[in-house]
Amino acid sequence: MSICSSNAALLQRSIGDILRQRRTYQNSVLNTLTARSFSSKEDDVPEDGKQPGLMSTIFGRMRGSNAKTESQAEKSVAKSDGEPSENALVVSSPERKHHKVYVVELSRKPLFPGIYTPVMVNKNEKLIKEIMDTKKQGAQAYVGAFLRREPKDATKPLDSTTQTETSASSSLNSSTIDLDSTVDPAAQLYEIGTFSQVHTILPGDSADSAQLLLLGHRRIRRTAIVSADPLRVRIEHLRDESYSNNDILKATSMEIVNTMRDLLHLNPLYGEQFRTLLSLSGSIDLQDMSRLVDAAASLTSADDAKLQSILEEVNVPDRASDVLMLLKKEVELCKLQADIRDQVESKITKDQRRMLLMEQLKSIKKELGLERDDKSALLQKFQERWEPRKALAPEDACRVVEEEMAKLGGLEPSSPEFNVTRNYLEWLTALPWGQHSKEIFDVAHAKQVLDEDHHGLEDVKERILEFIAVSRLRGSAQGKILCLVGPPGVGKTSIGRSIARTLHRKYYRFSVGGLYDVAEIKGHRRTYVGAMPGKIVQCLKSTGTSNPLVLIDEVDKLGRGHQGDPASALLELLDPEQNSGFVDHYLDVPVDLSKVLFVCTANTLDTIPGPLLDRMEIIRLSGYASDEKRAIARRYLEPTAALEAGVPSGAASLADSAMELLINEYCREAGVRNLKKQLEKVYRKVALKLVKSDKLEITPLAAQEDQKVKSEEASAASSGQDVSESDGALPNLSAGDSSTSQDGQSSETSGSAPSVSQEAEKGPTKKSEAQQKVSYSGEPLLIDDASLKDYCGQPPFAQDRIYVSTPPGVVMGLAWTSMGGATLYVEAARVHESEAKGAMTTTGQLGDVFRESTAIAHTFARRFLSDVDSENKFFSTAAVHVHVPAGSTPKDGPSAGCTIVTALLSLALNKPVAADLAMTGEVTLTGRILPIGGVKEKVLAARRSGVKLIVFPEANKRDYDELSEDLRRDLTPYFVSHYEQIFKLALQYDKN
Ligand SMILES: Nc1ncnc2c1ncn2[C@@H]1O[C@H](COP(=O)(O)OP(=O)(O)OP(=O)(O)O)[C@@H](O)[C@H]1O
Repeated sequence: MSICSSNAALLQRSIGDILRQRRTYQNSVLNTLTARSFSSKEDDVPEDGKQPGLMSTIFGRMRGSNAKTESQAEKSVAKSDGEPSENALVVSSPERKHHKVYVVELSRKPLFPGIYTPVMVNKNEKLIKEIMDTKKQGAQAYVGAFLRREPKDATKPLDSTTQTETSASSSLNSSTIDLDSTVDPAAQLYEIGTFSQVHTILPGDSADSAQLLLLGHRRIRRTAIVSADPLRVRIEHLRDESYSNNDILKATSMEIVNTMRDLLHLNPLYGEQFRTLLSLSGSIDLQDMSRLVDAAASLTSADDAKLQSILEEVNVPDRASDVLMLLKKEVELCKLQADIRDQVESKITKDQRRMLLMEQLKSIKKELGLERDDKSALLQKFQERWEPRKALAPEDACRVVEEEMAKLGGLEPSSPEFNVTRNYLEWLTALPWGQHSKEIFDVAHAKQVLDEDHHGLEDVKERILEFIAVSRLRGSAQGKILCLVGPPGVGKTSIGRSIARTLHRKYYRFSVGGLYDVAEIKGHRRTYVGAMPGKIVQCLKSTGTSNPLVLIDEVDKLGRGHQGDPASALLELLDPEQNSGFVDHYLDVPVDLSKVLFVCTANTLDTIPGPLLDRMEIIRLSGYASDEKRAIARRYLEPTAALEAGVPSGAASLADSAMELLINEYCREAGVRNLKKQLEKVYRKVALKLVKSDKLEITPLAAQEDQKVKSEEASAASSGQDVSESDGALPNLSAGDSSTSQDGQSSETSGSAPSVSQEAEKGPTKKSEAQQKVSYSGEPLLIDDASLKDYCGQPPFAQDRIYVSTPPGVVMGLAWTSMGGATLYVEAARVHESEAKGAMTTTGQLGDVFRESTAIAHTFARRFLSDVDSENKFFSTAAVHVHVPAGSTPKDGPSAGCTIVTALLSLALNKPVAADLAMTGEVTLTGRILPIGGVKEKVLAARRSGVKLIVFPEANKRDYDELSEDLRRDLTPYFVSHYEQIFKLALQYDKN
């Protein structure tokens, strides 16, 4: 048998007539209840403080007017048993008459006494027939409604009491089935159920199904099975245990009523349930605690097992407190539900309100003629933008723009294609087709600008002036790609910016270091979502001219992608032969880049692809000597650092000795970036000291003074000194820029983030100056060599000189890296008691070429030793180990050849090399010394390490002679063509 509860609709249908009869009255009751529940607390609690006033009144009214008490119901039994009445809702049934009942299975929720529930009976034709027959005879039909157990409890064996009763009853009735039998047809049902009256039976779709409307009467326990099909059981009627109506119980009942009222207030759905309950039950007697508790339990949504345990509870006070707990939980659940509902509703209302307002705004604007619809406004914007550009734009671009505008006109604004076309037109109409900034090829002006911006770099400046002179004669500066090569921090990027200033071109910088995606240069195809043009088209848009100076930084660190080769894309971009018709993937229209001046920067030429290098004009920048660093620091870096830290002029200064120490002990690298950082650090600390002292006076600028500064700034900006681009670039405040202002052109534009930060180097200070005036009345702070470490910490470990005097087997060499020149040591040691005689091991992250040089040096040293000292059998008897510190730095190149030979011979002869001697030069197997690169860098490195004697290949004499007098001062160079000369200098010094 399968029986299930149907939904509320079914319930309503089957009891519609009963509801109609009572609707009016219950509505008035509920209205009273709801009105009271919305009223203030004072209203709810009577003046004497006794809570139950309200509910007693309500239920009292209900009881008085409509409800039938149990005794009244009992009175109607006799009548109903014989003569059923339509209005007799609760029909009492004498217990003695009903010891056996047919079982109706409840699939969810037990049925509580006094409560109606609809039940669907399926596949149980016999049961339906029995009930129908009883009804037809005009008698009331009663059944036992038992809840089906959860599957896990279903197999629970009958408890011993039941079994005992069963065996006892079996003797009374021979037709009773013994529950000890292995098959128990009621095993899946709980033992305690409800004796119920079948109020209505509606036939179902088939003969074996029907809908029943059951009304619970009282609790029963099944004791034995009478028949299996239809299932009929013997029952005993359960009565509540007697209880005294004490204060606790009263309070509990009041709380139950209050909680029910809360539920009603929180969730209208409970109102509906409650209404149904009242409609069907007629009344809930507040004095009848058992009924009240059962009614309350039937309202909750607790799980079946919990409700069943309440049904099984015959102790009314215990049942009441359990039910109260369930009701409280229900209230919490309702509150949570209300919170969630509120959140969702408020969000929806907000969105709807916004949408509504937007729509209203749109229609108001339209009405007032302030805005036409999006599409026509957009088309007009493009048209206005394109009109002035049209005349100078190439034919292809004109055709494409017109086609795209026509296409846009026919597209739905909500379609994805609309946005693609719109973005495309945004780019096409924003490019500076054929618009140029006026160039100045004035050599005197260029020299002045270059000198203002940079100290020294004479040869570099000379090359730039030559370039400008040629451009002047040819009438244009195109056709050349300049490449500035040198160690970091020597001013390559800032020279690039100065060139833009001298030529009066707009400036755009982007870095290609680590770039591996061709799309960065050539753009994405328009078919991709979020497609963008490449960097160069972005540059044209942001500079607004077709002839900017584009600085391509870190061109030696160009990555290599798996999809396309960025170097080839860069070549196409830079090559003057090809770039007049450069086609960006996104634009798909040729763009003329022949007027763009490209300047690249690199630390080394080795990694620049050959074809690219071929098209570049290389300008080398070497590292700075101490004197140059000092001059740069004094003239540029120190004033800038003080200004940026907000230190008033004259409040602090760095003594010469401190500057010397800073340059020689803290900032030994080739460039001046680290020196700049250290000076900034010093002045930041100075700023802190000044602020801590009480000698500082900070006065905000007076309004008119402020105004004056602002107007000065404004005039400076209009004359090109202070350019702030719409793309977020910060203003550039390079000193002495006034000469670039003649035609009101701004000379610099920044388009990429790194350049923004560089532009910002000098920018913010002027603004902070404009807001307040800072004056210092104390003694000026003088930072000398003794106090320098308070500002910069201890000098970093001087790696260049790890030996004060070199032991036998150790020789100082000179190296050249992309970071500038450096001194390095070659160490050779005998491997103690080694079996491998004459072998050599090398360590120190040596590259292939370096390792080959050590092999050559070893072979040559063996032969040379036998020539100079035939008795010495060192190389044939001992294994040697050659190491080049520092072990973590990769080293390569052939120029350490002569240094390795000298280290091996020094070890073999057990004689240290002459003090203060450093050497560089490639050695061949026959001992010839070949030229090397980076002479200037190596000389600088030797000077930094305090070396006095340098050995250079003869072929490098020319390079050395070209060095400035300052660099060569205090150095003794030896130019050698064969190793023998080095041997004499390094190891036979006492013979001279
Ligand atoms: N000769 C110089 N005169 C004045 N300032 C200089 C000079 N050389 C470098 N500087 C300053 O040093 C700082 C670092 O220079 P820059 O950024 O141009 O170095 P870079 O050679 O481009 O380095 P990288 O290779 O790391 O990009 C800048 O503030 C620059 O103004």
